[in-house]
Amino acid sequence: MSDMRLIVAGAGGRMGRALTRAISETKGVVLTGALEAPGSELLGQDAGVLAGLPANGVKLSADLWTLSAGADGILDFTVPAATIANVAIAAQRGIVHVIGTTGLSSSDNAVIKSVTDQAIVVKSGNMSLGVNLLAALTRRVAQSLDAGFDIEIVEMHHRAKIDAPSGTALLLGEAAAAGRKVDLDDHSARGRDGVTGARKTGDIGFASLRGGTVTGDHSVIFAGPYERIELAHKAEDRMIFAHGALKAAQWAHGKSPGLYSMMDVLGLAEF
Ligand SMILES: NC(=O)C1=CN([C@@H]2O[C@H](COP(=O)(O)OP(=O)(O)OC[C@H]3O[C@@H](n4cnc5c(N)ncnc54)[C@H](OP(=O)(O)O)[C@@H]3O)[C@@H](O)[C@H]2O)C=CC1
Ligand SMILES: O=C(O)C1=N[C@H](C(=O)O)C[C@H](O)C1
Repeated sequence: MSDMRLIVAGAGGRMGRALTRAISETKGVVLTGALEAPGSELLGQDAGVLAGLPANGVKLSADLWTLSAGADGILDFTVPAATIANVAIAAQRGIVHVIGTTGLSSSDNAVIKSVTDQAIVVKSGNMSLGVNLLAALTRRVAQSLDAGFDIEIVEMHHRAKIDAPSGTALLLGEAAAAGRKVDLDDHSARGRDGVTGARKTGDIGFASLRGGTVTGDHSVIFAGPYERIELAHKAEDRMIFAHGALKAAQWAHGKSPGLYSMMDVLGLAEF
């Protein structure tokens, strides 16, 4: 079978460069396009060189329609507005769209859902094996404990991250809510400040820390009377997300249109 032809969106970004490196070291995939923002000073530069590799001849472009003509998939770790624009093109082309972008609003998520009758989308706030296993464990623990155990999700990321809570924190919150059979939107406590009043029983709390170069730390704390259970994951290198995204693209290649998650890719949906 021929190699899966992939476009990296946000090729000049932190994840974009990691994805270019991951593609170069993975069998069965090849980089055929590199997308950057219109007006970016990186347009025209070589994606390999930007990723710290030898030149690979793939120049950064802002024209996804042209790039996608000969592609099988797009790996998209950009910003919500770009991802929403890319969704329409990927759907029209019928190519796999792996979405790692976080900070998507509920209306962004509705747009993504609306194209999945013709698009093959794998979307997750975190593409690593470890975090998806953590999510499965969180769901199981939340199912076993009653609301006498307060659930708090704490995350820390590098100083350049622009959204909070992280996509991973929200994914873990969804897992905890699923374990408790409640809707996260009705039970989340975000951004406490000032005289907040006592904690509401059943809330799932979120706290975000930013600083330095932290790749991504997440903890789920189950705080009960006189005891606490803590589940945690610490990402040490962005390559775990990049390799996860490639696994997702290869898994989705040839699948029916639909909206899939990393739990589907990793076989953890029924864990
Ligand atoms: N799901 C997961 O496993 C992971 C998700 N992420 C998420 O991925 C996203 C990117 O993270 P990161 O790489 O650190 O961020 P960066 O800011 O380093 O990279 C984003 C890149 O996207 C580019 N971009 C902006 N607009 C467009 C556009 N219209 N078309 C193409 N490219 C565009 C930016 O260009 P410019 O700088 O010129 O604006 C930038 O190069 C974030 O939402 C982050 O939370 C990150 C790691 C793992
Ligand atoms: O912006 C990042 O860096 C990361 N973003 C994702 C998130 O929002 O959870 C995944 C990872 O934690 C790194």
